[in-house]
Amino acid sequence: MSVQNMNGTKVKPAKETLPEVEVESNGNGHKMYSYEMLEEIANFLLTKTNIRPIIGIICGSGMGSLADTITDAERIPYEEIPNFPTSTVEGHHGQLVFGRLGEVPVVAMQGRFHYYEGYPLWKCCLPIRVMKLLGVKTLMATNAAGGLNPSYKIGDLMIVTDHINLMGFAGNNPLQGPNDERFGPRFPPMNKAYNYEYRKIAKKVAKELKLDNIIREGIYTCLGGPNFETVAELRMLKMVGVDAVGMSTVHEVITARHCDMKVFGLSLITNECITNYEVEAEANHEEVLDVGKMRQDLLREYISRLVHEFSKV
Ligand SMILES: O=P(O)(O)O[C@H]1O[C@H](CO)[C@@H](O)[C@H]1O
Ligand SMILES: Nc1nc2[nH]cnc2c(=O)[nH]1
Repeated sequence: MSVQNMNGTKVKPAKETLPEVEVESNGNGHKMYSYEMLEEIANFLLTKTNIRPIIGIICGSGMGSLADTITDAERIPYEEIPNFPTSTVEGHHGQLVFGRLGEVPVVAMQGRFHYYEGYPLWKCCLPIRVMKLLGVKTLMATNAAGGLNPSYKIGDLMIVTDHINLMGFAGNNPLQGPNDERFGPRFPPMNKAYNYEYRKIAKKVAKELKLDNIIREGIYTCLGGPNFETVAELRMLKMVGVDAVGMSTVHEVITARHCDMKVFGLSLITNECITNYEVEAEANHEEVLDVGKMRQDLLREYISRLVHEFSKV
C-alpha cells in the first residue's frame, strides 16, 4: 500500500517490529524515543488504515464507548503497534479506533496511559505526537474526574477552561529532556492551552442539546495517583482554585500544544471529592466506571456534535 505522511510525502511501510529502541536521556534518567521512531510508529499505522484523521479523541476512564459510534471503524490493538505502550487500567480498552464521526475522519484512543502505571510522562504522551504525525490537528481529551467545586454534581460535564500543572511544579513535565524543534519550541507558551473558540462552541452545542443543567466550566488538575486524595490535599487544591481533580490530561495537553495542535478538554464528574472527615464514603474506581456508563449515550451525542462543529473551524 502507498502511504503519505502529514506533509503529503510518500513513506515506506514500516516493519512489523522495529529494531532496538533508539533512546536519548531526558536528563531525568528516563529514556525517550527519537522523532524518527515516532515517525516509524505513525508510518506503521498509515499502512494499516486508509483513514487520515484530523481529530484525535482520548476516551477517559469508563468513557471508551465514545469510540463505538465511529463508523468504518478499524481497530488496532496497542499490542500490535511496534514500540507502543499497553493499557493496564480497568476501563481502558487498549486500542486505537480509526474511522469517521459523521463525515469527519478521526482516531480515538480507547485507553490512555497514566503516570501511575509506571510510564514516564513523555511515554504517556507518545500517542499525541504519533497523532500529530498522522496529520491530526485537534485533540479532544476527555477524562473522568472528581468534582471539587461544591456546586458540581456527579454526572456533570466540565468544559476545561485551564489546568494547573502540579506535577510540573514538582519538576515533572513531558517536555523535559532534549527538545526536537520538529515538534515545537523549547519554551512553549501555555496561556491558550484550551482553545477559546472550541469552548464557545461547546457551550452553544450544550445549550442546543439542553444540557444547561449539567454543563460546567472549570479548572482541572492532575495528580500522579494512583491513590485518590486525602481530605487535606483536596482542601489545599480547592484553595488554589481547582474545580476537578484527575490523574491524566494535563501532560497530554502540554504535549499537544507544544506541537501546535488545538485542544479541547472535557471532564466527566464521576465522584464528589470528599473534603470532610465526617463523611463515611470513600472514592473508588468502580463508581468512576459506573458514572461513565451512565453518561455514555449523552457523551456520544455531545462529542459527535462537537467533532462536526470543530471540523468546520
Ligand atoms: O483520567 P482518566 O483516564 O479518565 O481516569 C481517571 O479515573 C481513574 C481513577 O478512577 C484515573 O485513571 C483518573 O485519571
Ligand atoms: N485524582 C483523582 N482522579 C479521579 N478520577 C476520577 N475521580 C477522581 C478523583 O476524585 N481524584
